[in-house]
Amino acid sequence: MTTTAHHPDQLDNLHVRELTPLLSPYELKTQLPMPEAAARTVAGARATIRRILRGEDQRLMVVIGPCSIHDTEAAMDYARRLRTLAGEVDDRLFILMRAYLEKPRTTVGWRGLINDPYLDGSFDMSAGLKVARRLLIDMNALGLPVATEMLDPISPQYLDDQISLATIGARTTEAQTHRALASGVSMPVGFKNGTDGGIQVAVNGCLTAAGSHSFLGIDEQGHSAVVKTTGNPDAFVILRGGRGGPNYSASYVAEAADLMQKANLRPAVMIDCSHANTGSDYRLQEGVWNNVLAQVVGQHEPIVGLMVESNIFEGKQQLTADHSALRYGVSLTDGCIGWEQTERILHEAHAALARG
Ligand SMILES: O=C[C@H](O)[C@H](O)COP(=O)(O)O
Ligand SMILES: C=C(OP(=O)(O)O)C(=O)O
Repeated sequence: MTTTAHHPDQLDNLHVRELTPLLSPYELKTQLPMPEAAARTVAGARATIRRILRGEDQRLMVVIGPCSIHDTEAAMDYARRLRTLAGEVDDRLFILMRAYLEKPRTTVGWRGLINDPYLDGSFDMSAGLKVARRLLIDMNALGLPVATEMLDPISPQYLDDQISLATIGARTTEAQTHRALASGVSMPVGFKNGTDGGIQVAVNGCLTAAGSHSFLGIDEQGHSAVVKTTGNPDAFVILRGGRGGPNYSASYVAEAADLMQKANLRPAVMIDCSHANTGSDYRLQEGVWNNVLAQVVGQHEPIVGLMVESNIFEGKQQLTADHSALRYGVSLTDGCIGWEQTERILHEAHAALARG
C-alpha cells in the first residue's frame, strides 16, 4: 500500500488517499481457472445469443435475477433454482442469470460486490474480484450462463471469460470509455437507453462498439496497456424507460428498430421490465412483462429478449452497519419480484409462446 503525504508544492494526487496494488488478471485466473463445464456453458450461450440476435434462433432471451448480488450463498441458491427452471422452458426461452456485481449509483451508495465485498466501506477489491470470479465459475459450472453490467473498464480482464452477455447501463451508455470497452469484449453486449429516455444514444453505442478502437487499459499481467480492439458486431438496444416514463410499448420498440435500421444495424431490442419502465416499483414488472409478451406472441422481431429483477424474496432492504439484521435473499438495491412469482411468470410465458 502506498499512502501519499502531501508536500506543500505537490501538484498531483492531491485528492488521492491511498493506492493499493491489485493482483493481476493472470494471477487471479491461475488461482481460479475455468473448469471445462463452465467453459462449455459460456461458449454455448454466447453462440446461442448471437443466433438469437440474427434471428436464427426464435427463442426469447430472458435475463433474470437480482438487481445486485451481495450474498454469494443466496446467489447460488437462486442460481440452482433458476438452472432447474431454465431446463423446463428452454425450448421457448433462453435464460441467463442477472449476475450484477458492479452497481452504478445515481449519487452515492453501495457499489456492488466487487467494489465493497464486505459491505462495510473497506473496499477490498482484491477480495471482491476473487469472490466474483469464484461465484461466476460456480454458476457457469451448473450450466447456467450469466449476464452482467460492465461498469469498470478494468474488471473485465479478470472476469470476461465467465460472462455470456454484457450490458452497458443507462448512466454510461454515452461514455466513450464504455463504448470502446464494448468493442473489445468477447461476448454480445446490450446498450441501455439513457436515463433521459433517449434511444439514439443506445443505437450510437451499438454503432460505436461495432468499430475498432484504441484505449488505455491493462493487460493480463496487470500492466497498463494500449488496448486495440477489432469491434464487436453483436450489440443490441435495451429499452429501460426514462425520465419521461416507460418505453416498452410497441411504438417505442418500432422507434428503436427504425433507428437501428437507419444506422445500418440489424434491429434487436431487449425490454428491461424494471427501472424507469416501472418507475422503480418492482410490483409493476409483471405488467410490463405481460405487455411485451403480447407483442412478442404476435410478432417476435425486433424483440430479442426481456430483463427482470428477481430475487428469492420480493422487495428490497436497507444496508445498515448491523449485517446480522439483513434478510436472506432480499435485494440491497432495487426492489425485486420473489421466486414464486418468477417461476410463475416464466412458466406462463413458456405456455403463451407455445400456444403461439
Ligand atoms: O439497478 C439499480 C439501480 O437502479 C441503479 O444502480 C441506481 O440506483 P440508485 O438510484 O439507487 O443509486
Ligand atoms: C443499473 C441498472 O440499470 P440502468 O442502467 O437501466 O439504470 C441495472 O440494470 O442494474
